[in-house]
Amino acid sequence: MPRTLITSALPYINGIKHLGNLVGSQLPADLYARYCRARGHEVMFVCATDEHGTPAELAARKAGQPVAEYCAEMWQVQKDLADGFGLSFDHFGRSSSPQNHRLTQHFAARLDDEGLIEQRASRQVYSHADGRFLPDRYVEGTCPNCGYDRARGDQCENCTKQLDPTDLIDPRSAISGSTDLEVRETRHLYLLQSKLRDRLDRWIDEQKDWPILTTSIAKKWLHDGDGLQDRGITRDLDWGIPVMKSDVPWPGMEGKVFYVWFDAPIEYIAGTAEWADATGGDWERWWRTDKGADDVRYVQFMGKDNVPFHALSFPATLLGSNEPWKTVDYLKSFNYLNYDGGQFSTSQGRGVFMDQALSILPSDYWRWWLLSHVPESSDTEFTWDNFASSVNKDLADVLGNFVSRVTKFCRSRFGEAVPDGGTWGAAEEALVQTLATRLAAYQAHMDAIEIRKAAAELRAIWVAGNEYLQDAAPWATFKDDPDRAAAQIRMGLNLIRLYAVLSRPFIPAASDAMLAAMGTGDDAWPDDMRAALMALPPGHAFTVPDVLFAKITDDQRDDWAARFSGTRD
Ligand SMILES: Nc1ncnc2c1ncn2[C@@H]1O[C@H](COP(=O)(O)OP(=O)(O)OP(=O)(O)O)[C@@H](O)[C@H]1O
Ligand SMILES: [Zn+2]
Repeated sequence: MPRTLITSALPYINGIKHLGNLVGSQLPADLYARYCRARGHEVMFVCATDEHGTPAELAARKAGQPVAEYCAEMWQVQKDLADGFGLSFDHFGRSSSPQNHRLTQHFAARLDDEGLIEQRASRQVYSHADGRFLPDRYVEGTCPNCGYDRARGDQCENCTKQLDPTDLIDPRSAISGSTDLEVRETRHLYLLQSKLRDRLDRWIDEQKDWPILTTSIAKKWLHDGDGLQDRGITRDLDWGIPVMKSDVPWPGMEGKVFYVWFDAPIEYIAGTAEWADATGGDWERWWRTDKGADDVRYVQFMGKDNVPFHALSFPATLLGSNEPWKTVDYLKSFNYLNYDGGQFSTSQGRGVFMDQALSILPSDYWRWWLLSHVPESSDTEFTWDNFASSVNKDLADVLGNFVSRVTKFCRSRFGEAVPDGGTWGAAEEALVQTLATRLAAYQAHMDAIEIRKAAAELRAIWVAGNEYLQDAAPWATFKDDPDRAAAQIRMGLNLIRLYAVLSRPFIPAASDAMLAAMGTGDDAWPDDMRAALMALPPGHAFTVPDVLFAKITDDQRDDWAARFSGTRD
């Protein structure tokens, strides 16, 4: 049985995620996890909240709560929203877990033993107005690489270059805006990534089938300018994983914590360990190639801004440790989803957030639109017009309408059981062929994680059923040849079951409703299309489901567009 390890970029803890975050990481990861399970893989699907760092501290301060308490509450909020969107994590952990403390401290010790960590006195920005050292991303200024004037001290979001705050031209505090900054000396641990450059380069070259978006970002960071830089992996903060060498104090590092970007990806492993501790499972057979993980295929999902950390920094930790850890096999990255003429923004509260989305429509509407418009080859824009028209066309007119017509017609002419009589003719044989061909294409796209193509193929599979029904016209055939109409409707009911199975990774709730209406728990993936379309035998009872997808009205669309045009506080 193939074994697939899937991780989604960790949602940061400081607020509810917007639809851009969702479609750039957790949702496509869920799609793939569901698909792999349906194809019989043994799947481990891990996600967690990313809880350390200054934004969490500041958010907690704003909420008037101790940071640990704030994070615990926000974890629950994010967990509930993930459940609301049907995200089928095997475990949704926390980067602040004891497991992650231990593993992060372990990796730091290993890297030190390998000669890859150096203690350096560094100059760090201290803000007099704020009374504290400013973490990298809280120093803003002009990028020395491209001249963008709102570059952050950790990274320029314009040119993606990894920066240090002291690289910035005309720096200012992002917390207070103060330019009364002083560079003070403090000691920190540095991970000597430059020593790992050639090894990482070779490792990237071995990854033959990675998306161009992923490898181009990684190569740029490896080779542009002076190449891959050594990286400070500790910070002068209170909240985080204490700097220890395994379980012993690290001289000179008292009172410091690891940098959030060092501990966050390690949480993929620690999250699996949390799962193991909760269930009695074995996490090492997913992560240690000496303990059974050598047949695991590991796939990561993330937005493009996270690529450097996953394609270089995290592999630097794993390879640098010289222990047999599983590294990523396929790194699926996404461009950005923009919102109605601008960008989604958590800090500005701009866009639609996961809680708001669920408050106006069931999750499958969002899942379908987001996945069928996922920003794979370029940035994509969410507009209410496009959302309403796609949902209405694809889900209501094509899929929902098919289910409704077939079940209601059957109930009115034959009753609520699969009708007996008649046999398949040329039209049915042709449909089997069409669907078998389309299914092969659908699988190929899903296997390659080409999500838009997969969505288009799934839609075409729905359309094929509609066209068959339109041509067969059982409502007309019924008058002269009720047996023929029975065979046609039997096909229609079996198509509904087939659609439930194939659509499940995209729209799991509707899929469950369709299976329930068909009175079956048979959700086996169709290995043989002909047999799959005969799975519901004559006499099998079904019910007419409630409306699967109600159409979005123009009034609703305009109302939502107005309601979500501003920012939330
Ligand atoms: N507009 C977007 N479209 C697609 N993916 C996005 C978008 N914004 C963020 N992401 C991705 O969402 C995932 C979770 O991000 P995270 O919780 O760290 O928020 P973030 O990147 O800080 O976003 P924001 O700045 O809007 O809060 C990451 O993989 C990130 O790359
Ligand atoms: Zn720049």
